[in-house]
Parts: sequence; structure tokens; C-alpha cells
Amino acid sequence: MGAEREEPGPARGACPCPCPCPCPGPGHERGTARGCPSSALPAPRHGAMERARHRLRQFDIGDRFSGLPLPRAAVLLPLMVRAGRLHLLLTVRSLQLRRSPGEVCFPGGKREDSDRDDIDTALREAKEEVGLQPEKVEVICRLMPGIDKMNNLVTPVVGFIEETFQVTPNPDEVSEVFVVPLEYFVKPLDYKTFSYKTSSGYSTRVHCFTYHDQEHRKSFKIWGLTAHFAVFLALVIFGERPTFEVDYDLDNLFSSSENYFTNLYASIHERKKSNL
Ligand SMILES: CCCCCCCCCCCCCC(=O)SCCNC(=O)CCNC(=O)[C@H](O)C(C)(C)COP(=O)(O)OP(=O)(O)OC[C@H]1O[C@@H](n2cnc3c(N)ncnc32)[C@H](O)[C@@H]1OP(=O)(O)O
Ligand SMILES: [Mg+2]
Repeated sequence: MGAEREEPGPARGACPCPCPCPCPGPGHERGTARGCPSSALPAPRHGAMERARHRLRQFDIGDRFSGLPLPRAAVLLPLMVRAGRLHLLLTVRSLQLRRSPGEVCFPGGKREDSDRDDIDTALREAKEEVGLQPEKVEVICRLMPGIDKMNNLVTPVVGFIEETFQVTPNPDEVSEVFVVPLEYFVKPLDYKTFSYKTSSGYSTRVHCFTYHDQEHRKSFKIWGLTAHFAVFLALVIFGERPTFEVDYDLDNLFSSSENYFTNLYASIHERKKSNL
């Protein structure tokens, strides 16, 4: 599968943040250290990370959907390298939560007035939920959003974190934290799929992974929107065909993911209009 988008435009010039980096891409906000690889992490030069950065930047949507009239939420897709392989950090929601108790999801939540954008939301929520300090995250990009069952527009923000990060889960919101090799979301050992009709009548495929975690000696079920984001991330980074069917044209991953989102969004818009 070839990437069908060019690298984002020319370098944005000398970076005014205190670090000496050449302002490498969309994840790095000029004038701040936010998303700056040089200041966020001790100069990771791991091959897997370099390749992933390169691929992810081609799929950055930036602020593209920020004007859509839906309530907003954002999740952080925290990537780390363990034993030379990329891994994703996931959480299990506390059983006390009103929505989706006990389900696996990424650190994240609803936008607050103090958040400037989806990156702020994802970083703030990750700090609140698992104790991840924003300056310990190298933000790489924002991927194509999804829409949850409450019709929140949910933007996945991808960031690298250090393998040595010590989680401190907030028990009000998170009961467990675990990591899964990213390859599992293209080559799973235990996978099911089913079709699902959203409240707006849009039919979609839902992925459902069961991951047997050696460290916790237990299995976690990862499905729905969380699985949707994990699969898309793995497709972007590995650029390989998964061992199961997906709703994308893999030779045109960016445009087909955009069509997928646009069709889902249109179904919600149509439903709202017909209810007026
Ligand atoms: C392109 C389109 C794609 C479409 C998808 C295709 C796939 C198909 C999908 C099909 C299936 C679709 C369906 C599935 O996928 S269900 C399948 C599995 N589940 C998932 O995938 C989870 C998906 N959901 C999420 O990731 C989150 O819910 C999102 C990110 C959307 C919202 O974030 P979240 O929900 O995490 O929000 P929050 O962190 O701001 O707040 C959480 C709550 O915690 C309260 N709180 C806060 N602080 C404290 C505190 N100190 N003490 C006590 N409580 C505290 C706070 O008031 C709030 O309470 P409430 O107000 O909720 O009651
Ligand atoms: Mg949350």
C-alpha cells in the first residue's frame, strides 16, 4: 500500500521555542515546546519511532474538522517502544463511571472551556486519568476523528511516551492500565467482527479484539470506537494489509478514511434535519 499524500509542506522555519529543533512538523506548535521532539523526550532515535513519525505526519488532519457543530472530545493514543516494538497504552474505565463502565478506552474525555484545541483536551485528560505529564508526551499528529454513541466528535491525538513512564491511575476514572503491541491490531490472535447500526442509521463494521495480557495474566476486550482508532493507527504506521476485513480502500487509506467519516457525519446531520 502506498501513502497517497505528500509530506506536509516546507519546514516552518527556525523554531522559536527554547530547544534547538528545526520545527519538524505539524505536531509541533511554534513558539511553544508543545509537541517538540527535542524538548519532550530525550531525543528518541529508535528506527521504529522514526518510521512511525514519518507515516503519521502524512495523515495529520490538524484543525480540519474543528468547525463542525458537534460536541467535542479527544483521546490520546500513547505509543511507546518496548523491546524494539511499538506498543499502545490503554485503560479500563472505572466501574463507577456513568458511561461505558469497565470498557477499554484510551485516556481522554470531553472538551473543557480551558482547552485551546483537541491536543490540549487529550493531554489534560491523560494527566488527570493516568498521571501522564504533558511535557512527557511528544505529540505527533491528530488522526481522522470518530463519532461516539453520544454524537461527540472524538479526535485521536497520537503521541510518543517513554517506556519508563510510571502510571498513576486515578481510581475515580480508571481501574487498570495495560499495553498492547501495535501489531496486534493488524494481526490479532483472537478477533471477531459484527455490524452495528448507529442511532443515525449508519451501518458500520465493529472490530472486537481479545488480548491475552501476560503481564496482568488476564484478557482484555477492546472493541468499538477504541478498536476503530487502534486499527486505523496500525494501518497508518505499518502500511500492511491486516488479517481481517476493514472498511477502507487500503491503497487510498487517507481519502477512504475521510469518506468513511464524512458519510457517518452526513447521516447524523440528515437525522438532525429530519427531526426538526
Ligand atoms: C469515522 C467514524 C468512526 C465511527 C466509529 C466506528 C466504530 C463503531 C462504534 C460502535 C460502537 C460505539 C460505542 C462504543 O464504542 S462502545 C465500545 C467500547 N468503548 C469505547 O470504545 C469507549 C469509547 N468512548 C470513549 O473513548 C470516551 O467515552 C470518550 C473519549 C468518547 C469521552 O470521554 P469520557 O467518557 O472518558 O469523558 P470524560 O473523561 O470527560 O469524563 C468521564 C466521566 O467521568 C466524570 N469525571 C471526571 N472527573 C471525575 C472525577 N475526578 N471523579 C469522578 N468522576 C469524574 C465526568 O463527569 C464524566 O461523567 P459523565 O458526564 O460521563 O457521567
Ligand atoms: Mg475519560
